[in-house]
Amino acid sequence: MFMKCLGNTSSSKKQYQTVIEELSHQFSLAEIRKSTNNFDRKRLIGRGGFGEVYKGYLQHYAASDYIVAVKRFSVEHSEVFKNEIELLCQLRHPNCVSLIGFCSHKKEKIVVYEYMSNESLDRHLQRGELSWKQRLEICTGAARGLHYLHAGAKRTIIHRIVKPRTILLDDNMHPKLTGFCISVKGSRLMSKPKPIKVDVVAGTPGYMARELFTDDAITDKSDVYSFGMVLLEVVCGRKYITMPAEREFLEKPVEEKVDASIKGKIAPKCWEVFIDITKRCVMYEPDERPTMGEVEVQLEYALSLQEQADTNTNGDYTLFSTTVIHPGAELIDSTEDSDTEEM
Ligand SMILES: Nc1ncnc2c1ncn2[C@@H]1O[C@H](COP(=O)(O)OP(=O)(O)OP(=O)(O)O)[C@@H](O)[C@H]1O
Repeated sequence: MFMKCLGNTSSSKKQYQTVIEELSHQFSLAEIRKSTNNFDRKRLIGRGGFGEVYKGYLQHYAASDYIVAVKRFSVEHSEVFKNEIELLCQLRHPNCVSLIGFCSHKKEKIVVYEYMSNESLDRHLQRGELSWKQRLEICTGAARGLHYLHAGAKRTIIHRIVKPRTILLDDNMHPKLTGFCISVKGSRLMSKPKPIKVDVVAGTPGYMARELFTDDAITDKSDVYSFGMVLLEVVCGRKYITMPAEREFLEKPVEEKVDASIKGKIAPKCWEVFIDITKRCVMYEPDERPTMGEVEVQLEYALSLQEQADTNTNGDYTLFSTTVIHPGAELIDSTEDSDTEEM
């Protein structure tokens, strides 16, 4: 479909080209080079599985420069480049990173996104610098973005690499989902999203639902599982399932594994709602997991309970240790043995 949009031989190709051009801007390589000072290493802000990301400065008519993120895909990943633009140019949501444009010049495949100045969620978790309320707000926003992908666009979109690293934070610490390179689009939206056939197992070990290793079709519920793993990481301040799995860690109640920097800050009523929805997200059976719509609502509710509790106390709370979340041994074994590509 994307190839059609870049081609210029038939009238239908020309028509599609117009649609894509209306939805996103095509930059010349010269413009991209200028914006990144010719891919200056000092402008490099990150490196992912598909290429390098640079900070770029673009001019907007007479106004001063504005900052963008410029992802330069490595040559072997031009297929995922097409996929990412095709999806992103049709998405509009405050919790999904915006596409500014793209550049396709011979072997150079480049995507230009809005710049997210506050890095990814995983970096903040590693530094233990987010309050509990900030963590809840970020999770609620990310849930909204994922709900939109599953049920708010014309077709269901399954993200496939939901993890703290693909949740970026803007100037105001508002979260936006990124990393749509291997996302898939399903049929037109129905009351229940239909499974989407995929050719390869893909994702990041530690966040992948067990059915991804056995089924050739995926559903929104595998993203829900990954989101549940994100919720656990947000509470514990570390990856919940590591490779190899630390069974001793998994067998301890979650309440005993709460990140030291937020210990005593979680109101019991908020926790009850939060941990209940988290447990349901990581259920073994996909059908038993909630939709992202439910997750969003429950996280909003948990946040309101936390705010109510904080107005009445000085914020020194105790949680009782009762919740053991130990995703099935089969799941851990299958992810340990798999040769899944890490994204
Ligand atoms: N829009 C953006 N604004 C600011 N920084 C960004 C943006 N997009 C990506 N980055 C930075 O570049 C890094 C690499 O991003 P990229 O999307 O290539 O891979 P990733 O999602 O981190 O990992 P992977 O591709 O392996 O799943 C990110 O971790 C982030 O620090």
